[in-house]
Amino acid sequence: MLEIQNLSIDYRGTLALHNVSFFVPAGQLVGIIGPNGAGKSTLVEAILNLVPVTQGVIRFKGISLKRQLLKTAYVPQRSYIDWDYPVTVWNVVMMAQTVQTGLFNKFSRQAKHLARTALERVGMYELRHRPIGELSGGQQQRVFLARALAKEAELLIFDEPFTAVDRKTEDIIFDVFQELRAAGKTLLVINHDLGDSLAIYDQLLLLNKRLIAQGTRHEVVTSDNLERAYGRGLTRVFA
Ligand SMILES: Nc1ncnc2c1ncn2[C@@H]1O[C@H](COP(=O)(O)OP(=O)(O)OP(=O)(O)O)[C@@H](O)[C@H]1O
Repeated sequence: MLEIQNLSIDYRGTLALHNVSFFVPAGQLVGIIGPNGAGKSTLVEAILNLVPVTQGVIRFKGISLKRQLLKTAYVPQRSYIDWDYPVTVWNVVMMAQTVQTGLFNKFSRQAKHLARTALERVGMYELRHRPIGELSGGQQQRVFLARALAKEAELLIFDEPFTAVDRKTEDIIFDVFQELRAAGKTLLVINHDLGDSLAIYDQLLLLNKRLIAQGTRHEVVTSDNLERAYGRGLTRVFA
């Protein structure tokens, strides 16, 4: 399980997160919601050790997560990825394995097997020789999902995986999330949309610098909480 205690992140004077604490048991699919600038990306970047933690503790299964980052996989927002980078679908997925096998080692049979299985799972094995820049947005998202699967991580983090993808991709991502959850993995998903898409999560974290609420959709998406996070205006629509 993932345990965050009193986490604060200060970007040289800009307070991005203040004293955030929560606990996520294994086998849960958790949605992270909150307005622009609420600190959602900062939270996942801190968990992945991509930004320095000003204060606080991040533990996974009782041990500092920093010491076991190989157990994590991250699928960033599509807009953060350089799609012009000349790399094939196959190599994107195999890159996840280089950390384990060492860059100059021949890829092991096991690593290739994992990459193939993952690409087949998301329906992208046939297109493995394609440069990623030639794929549709949904196909690109599925390749990065395969990359996370091939890593066999225990904690998987996704930044807006459902944004601007086709229906087929949406269904595949949803099904894979359910499988990972059933396999006891922990999944954190940044979700921009406040509508029906929230129904898939076991629990939600509502952020605005602080943790405003944590719990089921019913417990979190209340007019009171939304007003605290977003200000007036949204509450009539969603709560
Ligand atoms: N590298 C950085 N340097 C300085 N300030 C930053 C940096 N990254 C984020 N911030 C600031 O930290 C705060 C939280 O930003 P963050 O991107 O984590 O929010 P977010 O909830 O992910 O927003 P969005 O929904 O717009 O992606 C904002 O005030 C932002 O301007």
